[in-house]
Amino acid sequence: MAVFHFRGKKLSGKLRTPSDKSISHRAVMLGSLNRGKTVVREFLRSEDCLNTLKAFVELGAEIDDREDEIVINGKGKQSLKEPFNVLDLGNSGTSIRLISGILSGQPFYSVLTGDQYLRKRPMDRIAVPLRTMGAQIFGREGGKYPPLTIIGKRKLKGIDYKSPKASAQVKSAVLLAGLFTDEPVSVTEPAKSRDHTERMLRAFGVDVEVDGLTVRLGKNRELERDIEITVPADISSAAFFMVGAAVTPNSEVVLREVIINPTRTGILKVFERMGVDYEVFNVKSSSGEEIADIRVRYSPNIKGIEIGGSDIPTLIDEIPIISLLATQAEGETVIRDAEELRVKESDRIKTTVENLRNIGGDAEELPDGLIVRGKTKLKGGKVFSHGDHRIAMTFTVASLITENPVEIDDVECISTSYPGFFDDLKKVLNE
Ligand SMILES: O=C(O)C1=C[C@@H](OP(=O)(O)O)[C@@H](O)[C@H](O)C1
Ligand SMILES: C=C(OP(=O)(O)O)C(=O)O
Repeated sequence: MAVFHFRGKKLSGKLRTPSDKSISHRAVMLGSLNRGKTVVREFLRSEDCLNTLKAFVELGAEIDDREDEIVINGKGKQSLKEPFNVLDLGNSGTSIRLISGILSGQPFYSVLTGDQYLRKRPMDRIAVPLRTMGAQIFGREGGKYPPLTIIGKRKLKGIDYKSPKASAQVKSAVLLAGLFTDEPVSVTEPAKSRDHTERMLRAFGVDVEVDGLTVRLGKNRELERDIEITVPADISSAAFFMVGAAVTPNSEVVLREVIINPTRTGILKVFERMGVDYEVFNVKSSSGEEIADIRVRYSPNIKGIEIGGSDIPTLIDEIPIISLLATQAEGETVIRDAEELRVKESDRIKTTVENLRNIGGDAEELPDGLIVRGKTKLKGGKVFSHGDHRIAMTFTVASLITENPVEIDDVECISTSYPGFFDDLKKVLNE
């Protein structure tokens, strides 16, 4: 258990929050399929990404971890070997789902598992299209839950997959499996999810066409480049300090080198509409992604808004911290079309609402989202993170404005995505 109470302090200063989790995973995965040298700088050393790294070492990729950079001497997409052991992906949905796509194209047997939370997350969303492409995938409860067993094939079948969900993990699993066939492969989603896989595949030389909500693999499906990737700061991690500054009197923070890919910046649109005082500057391009510095100042006069539709995938991981922001907005904030939150590390609709109420917030569950009514003076109290890093960070930030301390049962889960969270908090927490 951890107890926090930062009321009376402000957030000020500059931070380079940790590197992007989605891009770090993909850099190791694609680097391991590459025929060429991949150098990854600013790799995120969080538990999730280290689990991806370990899995590819287990799969025989030649990975030299030099602390300041990771060098992968890739031998091509057919060079992976049957793993001697079960691949344990810990807490990481991105790892297990994207790796399943890659293993579908490997002619060997592998078993993938994870922690108690990952083993409850649905895998049929990827197993269904990957089986259509020719992979054999087994799992608990009729093939739905990990541990998963995958027996892949060197040559898969093509697919034109109409994904029922706007999920980058589903889209990426199919595209990665699509590297192991010459037949047509496309994925169409109901709304655009993060597009890091498409961008990075292109950077490695693969032909990828994007036509509205459809992504199609073209003729060349070989990764054959010597490449250097510098991973930008993760907006999903920066978001905790952005909102922390917006709700705490006298605060002003600058988050540096944050990814501003439009499939990730829904939170900035929310800031705009709520009236948060923020600014995006120093826009640059880095390894095929745009990055920028983001300044956020204390914003006492924000208002509630409705959030839904195609904006949801662009801010999906930020909904717990946006809900905290909404407690300080005048009027109602209604979040809809976010039923995906129910199958994240925790049921984030339930755990966000339950914990907001525990600290004195006015929040209500909807089947596909939540309603938060503001503006409330938060009291503080007991919070249960349910092993969910984003819930633990959201309610640590809440303690900047609660009257009494916030007690959180488990904050160790934060190392899933942000191992240096408390050190960074110390850096910008000032009198
Ligand atoms: O592809 C990715 O890197 C991710 C996609 C999202 O999940 P879904 O694809 O399940 O929506 C997101 O919530 C997760 O944190 C990372
Ligand atoms: C949902 C998340 O990650 P994953 O699906 O990779 O576990 C997250 O980081 O909030």
